[in-house]
Amino acid sequence: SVWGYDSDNGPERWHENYPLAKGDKQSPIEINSKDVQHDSSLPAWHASYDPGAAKTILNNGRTCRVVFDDTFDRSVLRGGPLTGAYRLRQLHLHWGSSDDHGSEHVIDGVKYAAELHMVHWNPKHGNFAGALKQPDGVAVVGIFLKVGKTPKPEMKRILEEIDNIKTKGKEAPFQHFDPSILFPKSRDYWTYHGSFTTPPCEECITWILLREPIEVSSDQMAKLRSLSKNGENEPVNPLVDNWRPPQPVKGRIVRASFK
Ligand SMILES: NS(=O)(=O)c1nccs1
Ligand SMILES: [Zn+2]
Repeated sequence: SVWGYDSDNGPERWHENYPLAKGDKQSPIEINSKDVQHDSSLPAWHASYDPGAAKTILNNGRTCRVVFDDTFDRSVLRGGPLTGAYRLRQLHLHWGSSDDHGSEHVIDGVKYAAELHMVHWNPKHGNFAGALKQPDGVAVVGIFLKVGKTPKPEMKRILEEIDNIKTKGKEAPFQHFDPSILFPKSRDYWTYHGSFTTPPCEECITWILLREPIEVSSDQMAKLRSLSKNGENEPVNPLVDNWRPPQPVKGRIVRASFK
């Protein structure tokens, strides 16, 4: 059966059809501050996104994804650990069945309610498919979502669309959206080399994980959990717990831009 997050097709079995899943540079990982190397030479990262590049929002049965026009250098990420400008292609989220878990990366034992990924690719490799085969092919900015009392209003725009994409395969226009409004105040980040957290789990990603989580309300998390894995007119199967657990670090170095 197609891969997913259930007991019969979940992360423990992905390697049966996707051998890369057992590689030695897999993501996510657990980050322990005591093992992190502060690198004072790490530059700041910069995103310059064109709100006009946002196109659609869709439920693909595994996550809620916003897709951007990446046919030219319209919305790009540069700096930080990256060389050159990486094009924004899509953003999506991973979340739990309750507020106490849901993120993929775990920070000093802390699991956040959700984790938002902004996926960019290196145009020097021609196209996204080509970039997947390169160690410097893809850059993902990860933002942690923490349940709190002062929810970030910028998440509202995405959550307002949920009602239009309740079931698998549903898509709706999603335009005039600049995802940089989702960034927290601090630019502090961790970076390490890893993989896609979903099959085929290619090891082509420079991860840039923001230290400061953004806040969402418990109601906003409930909204996200109202998405369904199933298609219209199929038995309801809630889209929750679409996260891969931490994978072996295997000696990799995680660098921090901050002390
Ligand atoms: N969760 S992730 O950002 O590693 C990703 N998987 C597939 C496309 S982007
Ligand atoms: Zn992801």
